[in-house]
Amino acid sequence: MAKGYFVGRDNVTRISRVMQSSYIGVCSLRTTHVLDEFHPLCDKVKIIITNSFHFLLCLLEYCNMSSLATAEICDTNISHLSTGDLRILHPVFQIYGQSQAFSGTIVTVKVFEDNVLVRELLETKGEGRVLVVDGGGSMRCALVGGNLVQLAQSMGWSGIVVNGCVRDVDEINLCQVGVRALGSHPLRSNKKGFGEKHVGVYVGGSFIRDGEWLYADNDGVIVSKFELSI
Ligand SMILES: O=C([O-])CC(=O)C(=O)O
Ligand SMILES: [Mg+2]
Repeated sequence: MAKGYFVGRDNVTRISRVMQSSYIGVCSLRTTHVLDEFHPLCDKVKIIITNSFHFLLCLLEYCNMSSLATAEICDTNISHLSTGDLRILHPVFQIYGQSQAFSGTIVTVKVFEDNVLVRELLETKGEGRVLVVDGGGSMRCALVGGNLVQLAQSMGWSGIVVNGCVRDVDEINLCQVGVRALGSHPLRSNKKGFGEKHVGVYVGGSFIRDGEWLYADNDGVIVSKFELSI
């Protein structure tokens, strides 16, 4: 699915960004006048017209995106990047799963070649949160597979970021959960239950705390000390 981009009633300036990409534009009825500007792009940009009351619903339903684009977050939060309140993870992650853009409060788990604690956390209600699994960057087995991602989906997790590998990639890619991992590996992990939940982890070159916020899309992954608003 193409990456979505919202053009709201007060966001006409964002049209230029839409024109430079293959994003989907979502217009509220109050912005139908901007359709003229979209017209030459119609084969490239899908336009969904809705009233302003329902635009957010349509945004999520049709565009399958988080409410904030990571590029936009960076452009508008330079000062927070310099203080470290906002951190951009190194671009080391592969993208899996249907949900190409996702965000949520972070739950952390630190393991090494053992995914018992990962399952334990995914068995709890996700409530739109994102599980960050620090697997120490191991390239020797998979910490998450199709069953665990299906579990995450049914429990309401919005995403899983793995500093390590996944497997059952074809199954994961059918799930409506955003998944990021260093790569894929066919071997399953140990099942001894070693590791720590809710501890600070070092993933993608950044220190990440349980309870911080994560925003991911096709451009990258950002962690914020605070929830970012539209
Ligand atoms: O069982 C595992 O260790 C990982 C896996 O394959 C799955 O979640 O489907
Ligand atoms: Mg499996």
